[in-house]
Amino acid sequence: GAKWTYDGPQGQDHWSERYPYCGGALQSPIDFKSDLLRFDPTLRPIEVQNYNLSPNEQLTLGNNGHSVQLSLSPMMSISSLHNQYTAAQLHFHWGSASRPAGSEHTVNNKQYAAELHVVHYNSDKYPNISTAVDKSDGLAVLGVLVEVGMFNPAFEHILKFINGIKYRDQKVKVPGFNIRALLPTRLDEYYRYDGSLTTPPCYPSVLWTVFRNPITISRKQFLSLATALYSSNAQDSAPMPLNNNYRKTQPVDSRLILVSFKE
Ligand SMILES: NS(=O)(=O)c1c(F)c(F)c(S(=O)(=O)CCO)c(N[C@H]2CCCc3ccccc32)c1F
Ligand SMILES: [Zn+2]
Repeated sequence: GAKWTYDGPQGQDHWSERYPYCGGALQSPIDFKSDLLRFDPTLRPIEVQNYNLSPNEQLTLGNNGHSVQLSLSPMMSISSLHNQYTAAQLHFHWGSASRPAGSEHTVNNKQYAAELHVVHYNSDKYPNISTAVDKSDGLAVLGVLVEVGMFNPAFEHILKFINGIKYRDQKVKVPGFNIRALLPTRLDEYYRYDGSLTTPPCYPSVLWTVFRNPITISRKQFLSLATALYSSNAQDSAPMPLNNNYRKTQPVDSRLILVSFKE
């Protein structure tokens, strides 16, 4: 991947020097501040298709130096939006062992331990994610807030392989599992707004849906995620831990933040 980081000389305060959109409008993530929310009765429950992958399906789990990412089956999609959005990959953002606060979106400035993003592209209009990634109607990302609490069995389908991708550009094949189990129970309660990729090149191309209800993972599971990975590659003499890989919240400006739920 490119040479940007979350901190330091190539950190997020410098992204716009090399990636102009990062300093532009419609940036993500944002804070969901109560008095900016507007209930929209037309927001329908999110419906996903084919998220229950067979264990015979092989997925690629990788460390791309910025996150842990899992490739997804092109059979997976969101069917409840105006266009069909086909799944491409999922990845996480998290804090660190000493500070379990690494979500990108925040709720009244409360930052959760981590955040899961399931990235989809508009397959009605574009042949693949590379052509969709810089189009205003190109992407739809499902965001799930993650807090430390009960053990999460679904999360183990990823965590149990994490020591195979400790270093940048390492990849392993993992069996498919029910990706729906990584989402909260209720897909009818969510925040909705127009935003961007939260990493360079920060294209303003994302229809964001962030579910109201967090999922939980245990403290042990969180520590495993927060301490297992490095953003440097295996042969680097100075290993760089991969953590705090979240972008700070961005100005909402005149954007509407819609919610599918009351109170
Ligand atoms: N938070 S976020 O905005 O959802 C988000 C990330 F934070 C994130 F790290 C990634 S990345 O892992 O690809 C590393 C940097 O692009 C992505 N990739 C997306 C958009 C870029 C092109 C592409 C191509 C194939 C599959 C996924 C993607 C990303 F969308
Ligand atoms: Zn993300």
